Amino acid sequence: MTLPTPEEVRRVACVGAGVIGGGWVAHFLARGYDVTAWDPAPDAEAKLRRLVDAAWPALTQLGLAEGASRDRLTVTPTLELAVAEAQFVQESAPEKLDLKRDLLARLDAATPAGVVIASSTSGYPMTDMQTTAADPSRLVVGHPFNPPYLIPLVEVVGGEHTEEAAVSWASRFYEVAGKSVITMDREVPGFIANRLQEALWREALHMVANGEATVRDIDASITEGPGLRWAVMGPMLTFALAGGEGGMAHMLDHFGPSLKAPWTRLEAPELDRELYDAVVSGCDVAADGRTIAELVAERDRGVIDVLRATGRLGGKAEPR
Ligand SMILES: NC(=O)C1=CN([C@@H]2O[C@H](COP(=O)(O)OP(=O)(O)OC[C@H]3O[C@@H](n4cnc5c(N)ncnc54)[C@H](O)[C@@H]3O)[C@@H](O)[C@H]2O)C=CC1
Ligand SMILES: C[N+](C)(C)CC(=O)CC(=O)[O-]
Repeated sequence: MTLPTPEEVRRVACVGAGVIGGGWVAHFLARGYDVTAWDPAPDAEAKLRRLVDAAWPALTQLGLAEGASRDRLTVTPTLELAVAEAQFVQESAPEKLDLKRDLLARLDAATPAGVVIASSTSGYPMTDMQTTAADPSRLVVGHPFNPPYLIPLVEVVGGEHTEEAAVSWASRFYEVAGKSVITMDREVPGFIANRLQEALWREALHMVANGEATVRDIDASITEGPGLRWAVMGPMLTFALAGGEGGMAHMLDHFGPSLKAPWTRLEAPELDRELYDAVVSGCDVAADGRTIAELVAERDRGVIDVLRATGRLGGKAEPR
């Protein structure tokens, strides 16, 4: 098989079809690709089709690529069939290191030579996952954000044994497929965005554990506060504006000394039963009777509104 350029890809395989794999399937279908999917769970196909159906109204609102159709999804009975003719593979299996190692080796054995295989891992360095694959040179991380059919960002990075060409091929492919890509030139656990999210998340858990804030307060503190700015400008430029006409330099002179104040506890809290229950029941209170499906629909509508309001959405998606 001759290897396609990123622009020539027509057939994508998604392996693991839960929240993220299913989200990738919906994204690639909406962009007009033929998608094959495999997942070992007995009820996987029904769940996947439900997820794609739930995402389709949002995707239709965003604008489907020419020829995009849910009929272009084939769920295969084996992993080998899913990847046999794939021109790109996205792995989204559970976040367990041994499982990822074995699965990536199996995918490498079954996928046509040279085809790039990306893992959705939330934080494992590819170097740790590519240890048992016969050809680790084509294995990359392509870390998405939930839901991959709406949140543009993908973080791309290779491992010690990944060829640079595979990393740049993957980055270009994701761009062609409508994603917004950050390509990292070195491995950092958690990549960029999850390191940032994790810092916030640890602090939030400490506050719940100590009874300093409710789950609801924490969510409102972001959605009614900094979250509104972050959709427009990241934390750096946002803070540069806190320095007025003096910009970031004045901001650092003025507020830099408070960085040493004990505002944060970056050690992870103990996720004991009490904290676990407080977070879970706090989320039930915050959901206020809304089901997960209702929350997903509400989130999707909101993200589309934000993308539209910030000029990141045109009318129809460009056909590939
Ligand atoms: N949930 C999230 O917000 C995000 C998750 N990720 C990453 O995406 C990956 C998948 O996570 P989720 O979709 O959340 O998990 P999930 O639990 O929703 O889905 C995992 C799917 O993998 C299937 N599976 C189990 N063993 C498998 C195997 N050996 N081979 C292939 N599939 C297998 C399961 O049946 C299930 O459908 C993980 O690496 C995770 O870190 C990345 C970004 C965000
Ligand atoms: C919770 N998470 C670590 C799996 C989140 C991600 O990896 C990215 C996201 O969607 O926020």
